Amino acid sequence: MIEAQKKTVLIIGGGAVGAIAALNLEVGGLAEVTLVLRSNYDAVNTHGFDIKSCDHGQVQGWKASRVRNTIPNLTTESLPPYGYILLCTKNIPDIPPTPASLVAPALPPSNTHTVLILLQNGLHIHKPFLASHPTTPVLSGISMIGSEETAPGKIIQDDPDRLLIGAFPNPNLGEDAGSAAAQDFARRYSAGGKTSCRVSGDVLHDRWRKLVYNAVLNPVCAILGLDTGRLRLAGGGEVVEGVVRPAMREVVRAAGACGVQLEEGVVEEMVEAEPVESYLSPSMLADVRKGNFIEYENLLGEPLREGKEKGVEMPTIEMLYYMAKAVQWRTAERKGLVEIPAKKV
Ligand SMILES: NC(=O)C1=CN([C@@H]2O[C@H](COP(=O)(O)OP(=O)(O)OC[C@H]3O[C@@H](n4cnc5c(N)ncnc54)[C@H](OP(=O)(O)O)[C@@H]3O)[C@@H](O)[C@H]2O)C=CC1
Ligand SMILES: CC(C)(CO)C(=O)C(=O)O
Repeated sequence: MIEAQKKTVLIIGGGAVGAIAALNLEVGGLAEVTLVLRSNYDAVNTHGFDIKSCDHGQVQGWKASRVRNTIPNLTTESLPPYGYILLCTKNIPDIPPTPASLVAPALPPSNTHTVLILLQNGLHIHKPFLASHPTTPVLSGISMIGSEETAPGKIIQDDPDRLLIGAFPNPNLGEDAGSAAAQDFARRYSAGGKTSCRVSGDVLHDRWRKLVYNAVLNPVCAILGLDTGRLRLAGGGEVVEGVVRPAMREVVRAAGACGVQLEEGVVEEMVEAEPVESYLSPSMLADVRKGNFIEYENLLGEPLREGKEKGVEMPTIEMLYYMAKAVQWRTAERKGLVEIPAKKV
C-alpha cells in the first residue's frame, strides 16, 4: 500500500525527459513512480541512473520506486489503475507502435480513472486518444528543459525544467475534470522545490508557441548537424537571418491563421532561448546522432498542414519538412527497413 497522499504514476520512456520527470516526482514525495525503460533497462536496473542536473546536482545510482522493461498489463497482471500515466517517449506517428497502442495495456479504452499526460513536443498529439480513449482526461505537458541521455542511464540536464501543464480539449468531458487534474499534477511535480511547474489554461497557445522553436531549430540543427550555439555563429549569423528567422515567422503566421496570436518578440525570444555558449543540441539532433527516428511529423508536418490549409505561405517550413522526411528515410534504410534497387554497374 502506498501512503494515502501519494499517487501512483506510470512513466513510459525513461530517457532525457522521463528520467528527470521521475526524479522530480519522487523527490517531491507525493508520487510513487513506475518507470518503463527499453534500451537502458539493463544499465538502470543494475546501476541506477547517473544524473548530472542543473536542478538536482549530481545524483548517482538513482532508481525510481519500480523499474520495468514492459508496459504493465492491468488485466493479466491484476494491477489497479495508475493515478497518472506520463508518456515520455518520442512521439513518431509514422513509425509503429502508435502512442495509443503503446499505452493500451495500462489504459483500457473505457478508462475514466487514470489521467494521461503527454510530456512530448508537437501539435495535435492528443487527437488519436480522442478516438482510442474518448473518456480519458488527457493533459498537455510542455517542457522547456535541456536534457540528454548521453549513454544508457547517463543523463545530463543543463537547462532547468520548466513545465507547463494544461488540459487538452475533450468534447466528451467537462472542462473541470482536466483542469483539476492539471492542478493536482502540478502540485505533485513541484513538491520537491527543484522545478517550476505551472498550470496553463490555453494548451493550444502553449504548443504553437513552443513550435516556433521546435519546428525550426530542431530540424535545422538535425539536418546540419550543428547545435544551436554553432548554428547562431555559422556564417557570422547569416544562417539565422536567412533560414531560422524566416521559418519562425512562418510558424507565427500559421498560428495566427489558426486563431492563436503569439506575442511580438516571440521569434527573438526563441532564437535567443539559450545563450550561444550553451551549445544546446535539440532533441532531434540528439536522435540523428544516435541513429534514431525523428519527430518530424508532429513538429513540422502538423503546423505545415494547418498553415497551408488556412492559406499561409510556408516555403521555408515546407522545405525543412521534406528534408526531414529524407532524414527519416535515410534512418529507415540504415535500419534495413527499406529496399532500394541495386546499383547499376
Ligand atoms: N530532450 C529534451 O531536452 C526535450 C525533449 N522534449 C520532448 O520530450 C519527449 C521525450 O524526449 P526525450 O526524453 O528527449 O527522448 P529520449 O529519446 O531521450 O527518451 C525517450 C525514451 O523513450 C523510450 N521508448 C521509446 N519507445 C518505447 C517503448 N515502446 N517502450 C518503452 N520505452 C520506449 C526510449 O527508449 P530507447 O532508448 O530504447 O529508444 C527512450 O529511453 C519528446 O517528445 C521530445 O520532443 C521536450 C523538451 C525538451
Ligand atoms: C529545445 C528544447 C530543449 C527546449 O526545451 C526542446 O524542446 C528539444 O530539444 O526538443
